[in-house]
Amino acid sequence: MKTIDDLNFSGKKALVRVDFNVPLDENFNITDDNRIKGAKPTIEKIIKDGGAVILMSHLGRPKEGPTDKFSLKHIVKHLSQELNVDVQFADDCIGQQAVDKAKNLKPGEVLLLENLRFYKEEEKGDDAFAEKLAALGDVYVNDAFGTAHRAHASTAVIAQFFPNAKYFGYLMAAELKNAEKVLNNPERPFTAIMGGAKVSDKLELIEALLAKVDNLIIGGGMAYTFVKAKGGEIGQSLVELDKLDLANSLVEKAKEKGVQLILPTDSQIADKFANDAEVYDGPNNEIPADKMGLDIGSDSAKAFADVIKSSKTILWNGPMGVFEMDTFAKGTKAVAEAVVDATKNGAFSLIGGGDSAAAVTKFNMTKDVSYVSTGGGALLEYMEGKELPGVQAINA
Ligand SMILES: Nc1ncnc2c1ncn2[C@@H]1O[C@H](COP(=O)(O)OP(=O)(O)O)[C@@H](O)[C@H]1O
Ligand SMILES: O=C(OP(=O)(O)O)[C@H](O)COP(=O)(O)O
Repeated sequence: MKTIDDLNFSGKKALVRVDFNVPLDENFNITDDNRIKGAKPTIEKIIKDGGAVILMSHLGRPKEGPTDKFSLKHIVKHLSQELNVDVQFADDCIGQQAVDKAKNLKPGEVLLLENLRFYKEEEKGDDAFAEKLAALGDVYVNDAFGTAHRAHASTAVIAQFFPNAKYFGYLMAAELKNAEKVLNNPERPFTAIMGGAKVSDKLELIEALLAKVDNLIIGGGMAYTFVKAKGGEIGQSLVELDKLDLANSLVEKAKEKGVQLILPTDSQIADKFANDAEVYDGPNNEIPADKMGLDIGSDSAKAFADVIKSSKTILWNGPMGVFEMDTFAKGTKAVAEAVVDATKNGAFSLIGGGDSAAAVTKFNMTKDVSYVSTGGGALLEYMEGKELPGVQAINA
């Protein structure tokens, strides 16, 4: 594995793809900076060697070009404090300003480029766009594990412009090492816990996971597609209506493979998507048409915790509810506590995903689990046994 340890960056301008897709609150404060802290050792090594750093990242999923809400300018102050460097900012990731700022960058300085996804070319993996980014630096470093499952311009396509100057950052290396512990010969029982809101992305990954795990727990926004597929009434809960057949077939496949697929039986049912909603604990297949499930209920939390506590390997991605609001954080907290208990009893616990990591941070449990990954979808895709595009591009 070619890591940044293989190069002295003295006099170099390193173009570093990081995943600074961090959760922001309504005032644009970073609510969890795990991904920034994760990239810090790589940035510091380049600076220490006498190199300059050009950071590029996406933030969220902007659909309509430049949008203030998705601007990376919101993280400049926090990043500067974390790195103890006055981070410069280019308000367009390509174009003359970015070119000039990159050109004038001196050793020890750090430049952050505006959100890559303000250009649709990023997600399309456009060659010409990747080439423009590539022109800004003379070494390419990929430290964006959280986005390594995307074959985008900045994560994969760009590497071709650095045939002899492309490296993994330290975070990427650490992430792959920990993921391998779970992928290769996990101690059993092996339990995967899935939740969150990226339902369609993650449903597609379940089939591959069924080949690896003994138990698969599904909670959070993911669960309602399964409940609806079985004919349950889910009201206004999150659902992917075009994935109902897939959900049913996954239930069947789990049976065939002897995997215990555990779905929540109850939910915290709310009359609105707000912390001050009126809430009750009720069956999640009888959610009134004007209400929604925003957390797992107490029976489900207990059932999930029992399975988790008897596991020896745990892979968790996706919160059990809208944990950002205290009213809907109980299920995620109960699962986190069970993971901590299992870890104390010798289990290896790997927790992944921007929001899952944020949840564990919120509950102050980061030190009580084996490893908190900065990747969610990336980690799950890695578990399929495939080489991730971001990894493949460096290894090629
Ligand atoms: N029942 C639910 N309804 C709506 N959103 C939910 C529900 N449960 C969890 N979520 C949301 O899912 C988001 C995290 O989803 P996701 O991005 O898939 O996880 P991760 O970032 O850990 O990979 C959180 O912001 C949380 O509020
Ligand atoms: O937050 C991310 O992934 P995650 O929600 O799976 O942790 C990454 O930044 C990737 O973002 P994307 O799923 O919009 O490509």
